[in-house]
Amino acid sequence: MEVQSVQAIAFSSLTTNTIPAEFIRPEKEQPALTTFRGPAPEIPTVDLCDPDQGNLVRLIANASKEWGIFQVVNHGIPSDVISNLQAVGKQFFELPQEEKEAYAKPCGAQSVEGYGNKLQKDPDGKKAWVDHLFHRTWPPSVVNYRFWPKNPPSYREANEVYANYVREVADKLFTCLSLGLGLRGDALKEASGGEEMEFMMKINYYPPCPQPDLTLGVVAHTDFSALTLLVPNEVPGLQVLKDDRWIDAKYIPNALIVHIGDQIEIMSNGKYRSVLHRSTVNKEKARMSWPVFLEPPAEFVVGPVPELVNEENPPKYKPKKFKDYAFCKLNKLPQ
Ligand SMILES: O=C(O)CCC(=O)C(=O)O
Ligand SMILES: [Fe+2]
Repeated sequence: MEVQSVQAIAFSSLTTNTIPAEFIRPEKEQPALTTFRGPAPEIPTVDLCDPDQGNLVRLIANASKEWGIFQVVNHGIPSDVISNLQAVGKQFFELPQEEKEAYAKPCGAQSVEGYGNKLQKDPDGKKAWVDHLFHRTWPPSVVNYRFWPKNPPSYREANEVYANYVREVADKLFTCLSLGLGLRGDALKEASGGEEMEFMMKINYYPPCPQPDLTLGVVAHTDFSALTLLVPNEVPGLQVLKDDRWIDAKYIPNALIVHIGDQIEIMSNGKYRSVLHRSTVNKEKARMSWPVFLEPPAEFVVGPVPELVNEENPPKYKPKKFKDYAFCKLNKLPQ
């Protein structure tokens, strides 16, 4: 299926040095007008090899309560595993358009998986400066290789190796997040679907943009996953809303960026907060990022963990199947 790509639009905008009007965000969203430039606190960084487990749990819990995001160093994923993942993703986006289109989201189907963007979907007619590729990477029963690029040939191996490491890091993070709420170590993983939890890989490709001050890559949102683990390339662009200010995430080579998603906010009955974030784009360089959304299976019911609910802490969220939550969010319906 033919995909109108932002990458192709970006290429033609090089001749005019301007972007099409649909990409110009309203002033209240434009990065040049809304990015906080004063001294700002930095997104917390945690060392996953901290020998003091209690300290690690506290740091992760505090970051998840106050920020909803943190960066992780010493996570155990070798740097060549990350650079391989990045190299094969970059090579895919550099293929000719027709080759990428072999992986386009099937027409009509409500498929998240595949190559595409949101150009047709935005109800306000505004467009975002980013293309993407989605495919599940775990568990094997939900993997559909039809959406995994065959070119470059090492794409599959690089992604499988990365997915295996993500499983280990995710387990550690879920344990720390559970302990940080005074729960059993496996509580939040089990409340997210346990071994059935699905890993949805997304590659964001933000082409160079002649007017980066006026547009956005991914517009402000919270992730509807349980947890998101993201690696960016070296081009900065991620911003988070903290105390009503949009602040830049610092690029730390090889760090993983962890977002608390909506499902953990719900399970924790609001103790951990899913974070509002967005991404800006760059004038000269393509920015890329590789978030993996850790999601409950579609039919799995997510609600506040019973141990966290009592008379003083009544439930703030209704239990809901993950697919119904996602449907309401995508269609902007009340939860
Ligand atoms: O590119 C980034 O850093 C953020 C991407 C993002 O938030 C998303 O795809 O959900
Ligand atoms: Fe996101």
